[in-house]
Amino acid sequence: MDSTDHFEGLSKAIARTIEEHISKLKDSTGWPQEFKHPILRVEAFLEDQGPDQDQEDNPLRPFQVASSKIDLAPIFRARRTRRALDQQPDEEVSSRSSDESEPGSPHRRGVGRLRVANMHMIEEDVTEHQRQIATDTRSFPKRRKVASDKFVFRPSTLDKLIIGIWEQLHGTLDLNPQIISEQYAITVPVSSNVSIPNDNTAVEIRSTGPALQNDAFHRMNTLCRKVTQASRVCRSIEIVVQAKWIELFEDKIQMSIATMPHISKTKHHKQAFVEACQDFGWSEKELRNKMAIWRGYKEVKDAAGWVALIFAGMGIYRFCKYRVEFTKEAMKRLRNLRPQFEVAADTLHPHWRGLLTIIGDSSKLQFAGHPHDWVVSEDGALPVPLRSTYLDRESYFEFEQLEESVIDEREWRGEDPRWVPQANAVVQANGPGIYVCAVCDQNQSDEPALNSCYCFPNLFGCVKRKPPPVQIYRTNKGQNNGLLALAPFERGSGIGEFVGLITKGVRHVDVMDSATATTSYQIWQGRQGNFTRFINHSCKANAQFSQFTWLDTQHVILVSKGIEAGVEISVDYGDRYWAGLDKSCLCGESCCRYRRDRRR
Ligand SMILES: C[S@@+](CC[C@H](N)C(=O)[O-])C[C@H]1O[C@@H](n2cnc3c(N)ncnc32)[C@H](O)[C@@H]1O
Repeated sequence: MDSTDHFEGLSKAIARTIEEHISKLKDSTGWPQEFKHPILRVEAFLEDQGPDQDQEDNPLRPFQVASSKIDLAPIFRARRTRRALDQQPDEEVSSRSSDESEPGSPHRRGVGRLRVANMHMIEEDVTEHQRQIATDTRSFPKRRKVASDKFVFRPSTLDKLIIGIWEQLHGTLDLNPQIISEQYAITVPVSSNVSIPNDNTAVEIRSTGPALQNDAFHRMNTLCRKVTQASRVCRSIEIVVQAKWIELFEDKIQMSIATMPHISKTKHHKQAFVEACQDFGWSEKELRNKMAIWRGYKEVKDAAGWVALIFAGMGIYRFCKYRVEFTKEAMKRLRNLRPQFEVAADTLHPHWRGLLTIIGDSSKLQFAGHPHDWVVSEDGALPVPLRSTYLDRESYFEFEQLEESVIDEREWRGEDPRWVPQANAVVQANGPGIYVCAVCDQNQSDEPALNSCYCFPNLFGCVKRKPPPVQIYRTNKGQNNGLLALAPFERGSGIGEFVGLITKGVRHVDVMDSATATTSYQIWQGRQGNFTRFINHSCKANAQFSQFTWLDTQHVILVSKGIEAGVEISVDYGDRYWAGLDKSCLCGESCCRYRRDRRR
């Protein structure tokens, strides 16, 4: 028999006593009012004080004997309503209450409730719930305004260059050489009679009526996007060719020295230089200035590869012009990043190597498949296939990369347990088919023009989702793989959705527990999912899993608490995950709560 069986019922007894006590409290105004759905988490541990009362290091590990959550939302709501009743005319309150009695109708912010406090406990058995990660019941981390007198971290030009490369790699830019040839057919007159290509053919539009003007605007957007893309592609080719030119210039001097060793190196250099000035039609000064920057491009290429030049954007010019950070350390950092850049480029921009054919390089991809099918290293080692990193513990390891969760039909039979219908009041006020965000009260729509909810704009409602700048990497703390933030994530921003198999009844393996007001379900990532599958636990986490409802469906999303570029993304799995688990936490934080050797 498990030792926790001795304490069976203790969770219930403790929670019931506290519940009774809270419901008798006359006033709850002292409680923090900002919580949207307050839950009181109650945990009890048995520990040995030892012979010495002041002894700091308790020799025995505290033993968890009870764990419960008490839902405070109903009592808070009832109190708020009672206060509102004292202040509002009767009809107003009763009209609001009509939809509130609907069982299971999700509560909405700012709508009073007349239901009598009906607190329910979510019971937990600490041994049965091992390895179950829960969403964070606290509200999302909010964006923070930085006070002007506070110290603000300013990235170095090298940091800016690297972040710029990661952002371009994870942006919508299509680095396909074909884009340039497509643009040669374009003619754009400046008058109101605009001739804009309609995909393959140029079509003339007279911008007279509003409908035509709208059409012209839309097509002008397309044209502008294509031309911007084409010019970005040209810019990348320009930098690559200039770096290659430096290479050939140096080779030419070496060859001249080899054939005419009696002439000094300076003379060989001068001869090649003057020859180049004639071919370019530039003065010596002009060429010298340009060469200084092109040399920088070549040095960046020698360290981080052509990929860095192609995806660097404008930041590289500044980096090479001022040269303040052309140090050994900087070049080592770039060298270590090269394989990571190449994995992202090959998997997200499979045409990029086509740009290298202009300098005679191969266009063959090195890393095929999904960006998260590869595990990278921070020390510059070659990336390895994801599967290979699990074979020593699981010879049949398979992982299918998913964009969206899939429902386990055997468990849910065509239903989606994440369904959260709109409250009757919302349907009555707006009509059916209108979705209102429970956090910001704004309309939600997958159609950007109709959407006004900007809670997580990079995940829901705005433009197409971009791949988040993250990679699976080999950790050096013994947790196998982890998730690396390549670019910074602002506090409060959504990094991605926790995607996997929507199921139930999974036990004793890592699984996400989640629930709507009426249904509990699990998201299991054992065989399929996305990058959130690789997030490790930290006792000082820089992200959290939160629930968010989009268009009547609950989603679990990973929200940043403020993450810098180049650090591991972590969440706090919570006490339920670790309770009774025969595992020690390897997060390495000084505040670590689950390191076993420290507790013994
Ligand atoms: C969701 S996975 C995270 C990715 C995992 N590291 C991997 O390589 O697949 C959770 C597993 O990672 C390991 N893990 C995560 N955080 C840990 C920590 N702080 N200490 C020890 N192991 C951890 C545990 O083995 C846990 O079962």
